[in-house]
Amino acid sequence: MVRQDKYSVILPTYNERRNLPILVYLLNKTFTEHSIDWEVIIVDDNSPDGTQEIARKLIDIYGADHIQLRPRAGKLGLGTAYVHGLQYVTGEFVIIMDADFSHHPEAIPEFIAKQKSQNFDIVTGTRYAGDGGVYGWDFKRKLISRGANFLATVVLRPNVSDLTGSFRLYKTPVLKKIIEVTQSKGYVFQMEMMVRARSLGFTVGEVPISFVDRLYGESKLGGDEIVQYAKGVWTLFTSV
Ligand SMILES: Nc1nc2c(ncn2[C@@H]2O[C@H](COP(=O)(O)OP(=O)(O)O[C@H]3O[C@H](CO)[C@@H](O)[C@H](O)[C@@H]3O)[C@@H](O)[C@H]2O)c(=O)[nH]1
Repeated sequence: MVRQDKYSVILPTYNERRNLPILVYLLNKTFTEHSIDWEVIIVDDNSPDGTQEIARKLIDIYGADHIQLRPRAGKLGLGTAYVHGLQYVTGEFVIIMDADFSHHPEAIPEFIAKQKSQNFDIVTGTRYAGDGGVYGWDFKRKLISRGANFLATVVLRPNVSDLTGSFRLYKTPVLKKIIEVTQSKGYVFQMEMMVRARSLGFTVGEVPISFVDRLYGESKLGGDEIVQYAKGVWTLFTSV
């Protein structure tokens, strides 16, 4: 059953043993300070570093009404991790974010205030507008991100400034509708979601965010994801 005014955070994890406890601590702190009902749904893809063992300890600490562990058998990709997590959501709103501190919980109250200000269907974090920014990436990674956004912006003419970011808040039924028509499985998923949101007529607000590269662990972005992204832009261009 969906609980009004409750926020469900879906956290996809792959080898996030070191990041997860501090992140959940800060999520609890942020939500508690703002008297907001919350839960975290951890979708772990059988991480070899023992992320699930940590997740189970977090359930003991914060309680099963606040933390759910919804594992999968193997590394199946970022896009499908959100789809998997969504089926367990009990909140009126869903927040998706990285589990490596690229996205900081302290920005969440601003997402919530933005959503409430105009009853937006979606609020998306943007690194490429206002005082948003990226910190800690090398030149190559910055180029990939800028290039990916530029390509999709020119080809698909979206109504948001950061198509590939993944710090977002959705009304739960809105996310369910978008996911029904979204086909991508990897990182390209984020871009397709925004294009589908526009086609379905959903309203999107933006919040500038500082994206800070992870201190612990490694990015899972590989050459294959970049190829999939370019294919995804083309598929959307020819079909939407
Ligand atoms: N369950 C699961 N989680 C995954 C997988 N791949 C990555 N993750 C998790 O997804 C989050 C982001 O993964 P990273 O690999 O650290 O992402 P990144 O390279 O920093 O990319 C970020 O920036 C991109 C835009 O430039 C975003 O598109 C991407 O979503 C992410 O925010 C982390 O919590 C990571 O553990 C997977 O196959 N399965």
